[in-house]
Amino acid sequence: MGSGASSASDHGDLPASTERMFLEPQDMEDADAFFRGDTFSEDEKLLFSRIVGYVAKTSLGGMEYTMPLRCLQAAEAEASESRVALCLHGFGDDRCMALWTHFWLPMTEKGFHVVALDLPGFGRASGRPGKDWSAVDGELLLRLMECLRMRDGRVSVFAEGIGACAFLRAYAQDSAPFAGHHVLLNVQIGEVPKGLRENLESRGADIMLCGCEKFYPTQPPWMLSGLNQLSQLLLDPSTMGQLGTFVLWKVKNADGPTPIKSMRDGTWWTGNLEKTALAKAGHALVFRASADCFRELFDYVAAPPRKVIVKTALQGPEMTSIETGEINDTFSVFIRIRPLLERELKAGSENCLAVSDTDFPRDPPPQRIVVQAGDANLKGSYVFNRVFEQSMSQEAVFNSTAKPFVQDFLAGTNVTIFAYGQTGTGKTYTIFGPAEDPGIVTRSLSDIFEKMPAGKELHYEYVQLYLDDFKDLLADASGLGKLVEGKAGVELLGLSSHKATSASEILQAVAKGATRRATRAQDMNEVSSRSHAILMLRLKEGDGGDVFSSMFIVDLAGSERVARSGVTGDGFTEATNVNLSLTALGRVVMSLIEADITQTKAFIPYNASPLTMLLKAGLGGNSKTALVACVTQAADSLSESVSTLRFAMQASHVKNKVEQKEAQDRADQEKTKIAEAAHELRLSGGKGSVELTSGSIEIWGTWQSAAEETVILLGGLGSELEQLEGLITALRDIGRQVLAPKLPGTAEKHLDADVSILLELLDWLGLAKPAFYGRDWGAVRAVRFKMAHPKRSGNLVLENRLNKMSEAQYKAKMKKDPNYALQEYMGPWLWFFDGTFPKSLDGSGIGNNVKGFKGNVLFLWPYHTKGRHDPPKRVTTCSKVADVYAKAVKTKPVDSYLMTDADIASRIVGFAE
Ligand SMILES: Nc1ncnc2c1ncn2[C@@H]1O[C@H](COP(=O)(O)OP(=O)(O)OP(=O)(O)O)[C@@H](O)[C@H]1O
Repeated sequence: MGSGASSASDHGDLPASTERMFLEPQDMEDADAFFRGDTFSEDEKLLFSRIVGYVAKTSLGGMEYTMPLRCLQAAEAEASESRVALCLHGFGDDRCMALWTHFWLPMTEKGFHVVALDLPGFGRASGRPGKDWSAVDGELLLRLMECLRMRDGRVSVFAEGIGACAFLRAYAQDSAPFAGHHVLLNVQIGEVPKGLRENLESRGADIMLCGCEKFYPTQPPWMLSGLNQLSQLLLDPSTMGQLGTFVLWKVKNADGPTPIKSMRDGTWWTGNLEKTALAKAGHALVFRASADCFRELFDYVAAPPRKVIVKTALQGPEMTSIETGEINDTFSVFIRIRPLLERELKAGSENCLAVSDTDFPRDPPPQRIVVQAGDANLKGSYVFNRVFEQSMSQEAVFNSTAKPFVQDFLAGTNVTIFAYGQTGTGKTYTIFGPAEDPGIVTRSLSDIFEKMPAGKELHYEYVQLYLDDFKDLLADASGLGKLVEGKAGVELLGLSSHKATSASEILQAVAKGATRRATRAQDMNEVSSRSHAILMLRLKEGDGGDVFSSMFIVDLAGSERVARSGVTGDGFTEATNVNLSLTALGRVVMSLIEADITQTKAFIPYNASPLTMLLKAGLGGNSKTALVACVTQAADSLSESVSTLRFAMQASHVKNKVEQKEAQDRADQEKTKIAEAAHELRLSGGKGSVELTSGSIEIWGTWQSAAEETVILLGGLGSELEQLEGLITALRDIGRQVLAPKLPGTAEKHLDADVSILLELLDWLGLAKPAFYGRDWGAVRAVRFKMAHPKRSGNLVLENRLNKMSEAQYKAKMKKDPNYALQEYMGPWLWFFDGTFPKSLDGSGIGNNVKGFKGNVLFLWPYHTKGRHDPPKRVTTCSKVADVYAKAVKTKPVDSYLMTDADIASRIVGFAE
């Protein structure tokens, strides 16, 4: 805390004054008092010695406001210039700006300036809470940011309670100063401010909404209603997961068992009352977070903003893929309209969906569904493979959707069929149906048993996903292990698998299993499935041999508007959870579309939810997929029906990569042959060596077996493995097997020898096709290897690390060598141009070295000018040079200037998928 006053002039260019707000330096508290209770580590105390204090003054609406402010310059000031962590607290005079103090150290380590503001009404700025500040708090925040010159998308917010409301109100007014990701905790808002959604959409921003288990039940109804509004806005499945996510955790030492299993546990993040002089009352609520929590929050906040794909983030494509003229045989989308129920007829619901055939030259022709609504926002028309009107029978639905898939399944192709839609729209009816008029499952099973080829067996598994927990619906025991990717697609360890001799045997088991499924009566459906249910059929070679193909039939839980369906308590948690998993589904769909539109290998967030992990093959993977989206004709459900139609429209653009059985078998055989020749690698403390014919190779990393997905890291010519240590650790931390060999080459002429050694190393290890990361000259090695042995190299991540530097480092380089500026960006990358500098920056003149290069490349390049980070989208010499080099390997560059090793590790993993 330092001794005595700090003045604005001590503090470089941070504080400033404007006409609307003035900053005055403030005497800081006495250090001993601040550390009373000794809850801070030595590192934190050292950091706090750099705190400077101000009082921000302004007048608004005839009132004078005086707000204490604390600022902390980031430890690595040069890296921090573009980012600010703005900490805001909730109300109560025992909870002022001390709240986030334990976050300040990791914030500065991540390169953020920390600014903590004591807004009026919350803590000691006002003395007492109670007054309604909602008319001014947003404006006060905006004035502060203007005063601190935070006007260009730099500010990430960490806010609690009413502080979060101030942020939401400020953001709804003017989102320009704010960055793309924000963390809000236990928001206490009565009404979601107008403009919030539009601003989030147009800026491609999102919010991580956090809450602790016991917070919600204790809030007054008006606040719960505001919170519902907010969570629905952020988690509305029709927004395809683009606006936010929700994290709930269990309060530590809470009494009694909790019905909620899906949450992070109580040590993930805690809030304790601690003594500190920063609070008026001498004690304050202070947050502490586990290492996992810190990592999760900072990975999220520090990630680049989401790309706004087309027009606005949420719109994505505005037509289904069929309407754009594409034939997408790997992902078919069907709509089923359910007849009006008695409840709806009584309520006088009208028919508002009209269906007609199109003249598209396909047999049967795709159909158009038209939404007839008074509200212009809901009006629209969409073309899908088929639209089943309410009069269509179960048989007709089966014949168009699942029947062709049964053929594919029996011929060795993986297939996925899933029903999606608002709660009560007929998903369970479509998938299972009543005994007297059965649905897709019964009809598929009859077909399968009728046509099953000789020598094959059918095995089945039935699993429920409820609140992120899997449950075996065919066994009493619980405790299922993690999801793994086997030959047959995704498998769940510990799940009971049963050999079937007849369709009726499976149906009986499934009926029994259905009684174990989590359901709840609510206003929209008397027996609502609150869980996702997945029936997995596996066709195997005789006598329990290998899996030939898999068929997943999925009855998703319904999305719901909590306010409408009238759920509270656990029901609210369930609904939030269901919506969260469906938004994760949407996010995967949008990422797949983005990757397709931009022709890049974008990170696909499959691991955001167990649901998307389980359905990975069906969404962009090795499976043919049919989505049956269920809607109702009822006018009072129109906005939900439109959400479902829009989801279906987006999903129609997903392209799966269905592998032909023979090709897949050949690849598997090849892989097995390589694996059989493997040696055992022993690493001690993450280090070891391998004896190859060419000599001994030093190797660092982690190793379990050749069956694990592996990333090979390649450093530069003669560089030491220490330089890759950060990335090795970051990859290890996210559970990826990683190996960094020290190749002996010290000059370009050794390139081919290094490539041969690498191939021998992969053979020795039994690695068939690992992913590669190459840094600087290591990138050249990776490209050369990929060109020489395309079948032995997975995707490539190439990074220019050599030119990543701060302003100070740049100046130092220039001082040492005044010609440095001219040599920038040359180095190893010139190899792409056969060693000469590119003659122009239009991408022509690519050399023989990379001619004919094929493969997926993620190209990381630090965008800066003289060590200062370039603003996004600005065209600079740096960005032009990056474009040229990236073009040589047929991709577009990605700005890596602000990326940490953890960021790069998660990019590598996403890209390796
Ligand atoms: N095509 C249909 N014909 C006749 N009745 C139907 C049809 N589709 C659904 N229903 C009836 O509508 C009600 C709701 O259907 P269902 O339980 O299948 O909805 P759901 O989408 O699975 O709901 P949830 O997501 O809440 O589980 C049930 O009473 C069901 O019998």
